[in-house]
Amino acid sequence: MTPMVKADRVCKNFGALEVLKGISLEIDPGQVLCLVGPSGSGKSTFLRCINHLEQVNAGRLYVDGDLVGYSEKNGKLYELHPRAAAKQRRDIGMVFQHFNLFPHRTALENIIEAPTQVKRVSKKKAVERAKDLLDQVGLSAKANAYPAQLSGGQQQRVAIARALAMDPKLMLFDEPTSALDPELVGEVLTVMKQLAKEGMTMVVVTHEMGFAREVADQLVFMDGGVVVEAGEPRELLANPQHDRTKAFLSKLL
Ligand SMILES: Nc1ncnc2c1ncn2[C@@H]1O[C@H](COP(=O)(O)OP(=O)(O)OP(=O)(O)O)[C@@H](O)[C@H]1O
Repeated sequence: MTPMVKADRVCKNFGALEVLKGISLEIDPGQVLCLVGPSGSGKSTFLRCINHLEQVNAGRLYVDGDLVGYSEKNGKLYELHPRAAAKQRRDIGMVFQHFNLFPHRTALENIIEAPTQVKRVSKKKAVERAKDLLDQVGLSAKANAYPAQLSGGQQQRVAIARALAMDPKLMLFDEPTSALDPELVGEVLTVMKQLAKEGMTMVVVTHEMGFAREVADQLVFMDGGVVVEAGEPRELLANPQHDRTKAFLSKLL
C-alpha cells in the first residue's frame, strides 16, 4: 500500500535555525496521526511542508507517492512547476488554529469559494455540496451567517466544511481547538471523530490527549525538530520510554 504521507529524514531550516532535523514517519490511508510536542518543536512547520507552505531543505517528503515540491530524476531533485505544486495542494485540506475564514463572506460563500474558483465546479453544484457539508458539521441553520455572527466552535466547523469541499485525500489540522473556549472544544472534536470514522486520513497537531487516545492510530512526540518517540497512543501515553516524553506528557494529562 502506498503511504498517504511518507517523510524520510525531512529537514527544514530558516536561515541558521534548524527547525526539522530529520523527521521520518509514515501514515497509511485512513489513518489518524496525532503530533504533540512543546512550542517551537517544529510541528506546524512539518504540516506546512506537507501542504507546500514551506519547502523542505533535505530528505524526501511524499504525499500519496508524489514527492512534495520536487520531482526526482537520476537521484537529483528538481523543483516542481508551480502549477504541479498547486495541483498537489488541492488534494490536501488544512484547518488552522484561527479558522482563517473570509470575514465578509457567509458560511456558505466561504465553503463554495475554492470549488468554484479553483476547481471550476458550477455554482449550483458547489452550493448543493456546501449545504450537505454544513449539515455534516451540524450547521445547516447557519448557511447565511457571517463569521462574526458565529461562535469560535461554529467558525471552526465551517473551516472544516470548507476544507472538505475540495474533496481532499488528506486533512491537516494545526491545533484546531486551541483558540476555543473549553466548552466549544467538544463540538469540533466530534466532527473530527466522525471524519476519522468515515476513513479520512488525518494529521492532527493537538494537545487533546483524550482525542489522541480515542481516535489516533499513531501518536508522535516531537521535540527540538526530531521525533523523540512514536507509537500506539494508549501504549505511549501509559508507558512513555523517554524522559522528555514523560516530562511533557505529565504536564498535559
Ligand atoms: N517562517 C519562519 N521564519 C523563521 N523562523 C520560523 C518560521 N516559521 C517557524 N519558525 C521558527 O521555527 C521554530 C518552530 O516553529 P513551529 O511553529 O513549527 O513550532 P510548533 O512546534 O508548531 O510550535 P507551536 O506549538 O508554538 O505552534 C520556531 O522557533 C519558530 O520561531
